[in-house]
Formats: sequence, C-alpha cells, structure tokens
Amino acid sequence: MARGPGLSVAIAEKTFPSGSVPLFSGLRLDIAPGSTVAVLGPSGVGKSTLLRLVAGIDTDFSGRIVVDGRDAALAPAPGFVFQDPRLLPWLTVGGNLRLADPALGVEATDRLLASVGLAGRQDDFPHRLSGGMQRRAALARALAANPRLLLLDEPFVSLDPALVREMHQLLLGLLDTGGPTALIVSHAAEDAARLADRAVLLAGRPARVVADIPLERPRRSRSEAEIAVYRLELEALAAKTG
Ligand SMILES: Nc1ncnc2c1ncn2[C@@H]1O[C@H](COP(=O)(O)OP(=O)(O)OP(=O)(O)O)[C@@H](O)[C@H]1O
Repeated sequence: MARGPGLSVAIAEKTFPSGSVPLFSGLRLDIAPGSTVAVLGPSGVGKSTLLRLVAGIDTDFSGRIVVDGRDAALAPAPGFVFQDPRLLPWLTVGGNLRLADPALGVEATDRLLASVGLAGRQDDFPHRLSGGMQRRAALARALAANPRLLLLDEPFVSLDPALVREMHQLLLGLLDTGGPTALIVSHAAEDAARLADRAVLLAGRPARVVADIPLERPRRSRSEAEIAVYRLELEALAAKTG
C-alpha cells in the first residue's frame, strides 16, 4: 500500500459565529507523508476542530489545507475514528464497513476485520461486540474509508487501562505495516509517547503551536523507560504552556 499523504495546514483564520476571538489565527503545520503526529492540548483549544478542517468536513475558514497536493475538501475522505465507536446498530459489522467503502467485498471485509482482531465477526450486529471490539470495528471502518490517512479523535477516551493497552498494540501494528499518515488527538501524553513520531502541543486562544517535539526513537523499539521519559517531557511542557 502507498505511504500516507503529506499534509500542509495553513489556517489564516477560523472563527465560529458564536466566538468573538478566533480559534485559530495564522496556524501552520506541515506533516510528512507516513508520519504519526499526536496533537495535544487543553480542552477547548481546537483539536477536534483542527481534525474536521483537515478532513475537509469543515470548510468555513480562511487559508488553505492541502492533502496530497489537493485542497482538503477535494481530497479523498480520511478514515476517521471518533471518541465513541458510532457503529450503526441496525447494520452488521460488515455493513458498517461497507458504508465507508461500498466496494468492499466479503473477503476484503474479513481481511480488514482480521487485521483488527475481529476475524469472522462481519455478520454480527454491533450489540454482540464488547466495547473494546466495537472500538476495533470502528478502527476497521476508518481503514475501509481510507487506509492512507487516519484521523483519530481521542480514540482511547473512557477505555479501561487494559483496553487502552490493547488499542495501543493494535495501532502500533497498523501504523508500522500500513504506513498511513495519522493524526491522533489526545489529552494523554502517554498516547503520544507510545505511538507518535512527533507531538504537537496547542495552547491559547487563538491556538498556537507552543511545542513541536520529534519523538525520534522508533516507536517499535521504545523501551518502557524511554516511553516514560517522553511522557514526562510532554506532560511538563503541557503544564508549562497550557
Ligand atoms: N460547531 C461549533 N460551533 C460553535 N463553537 C464550536 C463548535 N465546535 C467547537 N466549538 C468551540 O470551539 C472551541 C474548540 O472546540 P474543539 O472541540 O475543537 O476543542 P478540543 O480541543 O477538541 O476540546 P476537547 O479536548 O474538550 O474535545 C470550543 O470553545 C468549542 O466550544
């Protein structure tokens, strides 16, 4: 599979009609093809809005966001993972995946589900899956939509620690084998320390990039001690800048 696209974000201004101060003003962010970037920052800083702008869902801003050389709104839709799984309960798991990619055949659906540890579950309805399995199905749906560009908005929020570890392991494999470009919005420095090769901290209103940290050690070879060092470094920066 081709490596994920490069992204170029240049937001001159983004203001919601209800807000007097712009959410973003002169925000720039360039993201290398195939990289995994964690976007961290306090609640309300604009992380989810940034993902929607990159996804081309929200086009109400001035500036330009380019995905693989095309305006975000004209680029292929990304794979989006939300805070909750958002599977349609009246469709089977396979049906949910085919909503994202109507051309997905039975075998391809099986392969995709197997890649997230859900082999043989395509005919199940979502209520038959545990919470953790529903998260994995949501990840498979995002891969069905676009395996090259993944936008994850707090994908581990409200999961218990064992499920977070399970999702981290799953994503480690998917990020390394597929080579997608991934943006992971999170409150947790731990997510960045384990998964990302770069962490961007947003703060303020208008939001600015207050820290842009390369996490150079390849995620696969990070020891628990190195992960802890990255996490503490990011938490300290967030405390200083947030
Ligand atoms: N559709 C909207 N209309 C008006 N204001 C909005 C809209 N969406 C977001 N906002 C406002 O924009 C700001 C940023 O919201 P956003 O959800 O992007 O922040 P966030 O960093 O993702 O927060 P959290 O971490 O709590 O999810 C907030 O003040 C929010 O109230």
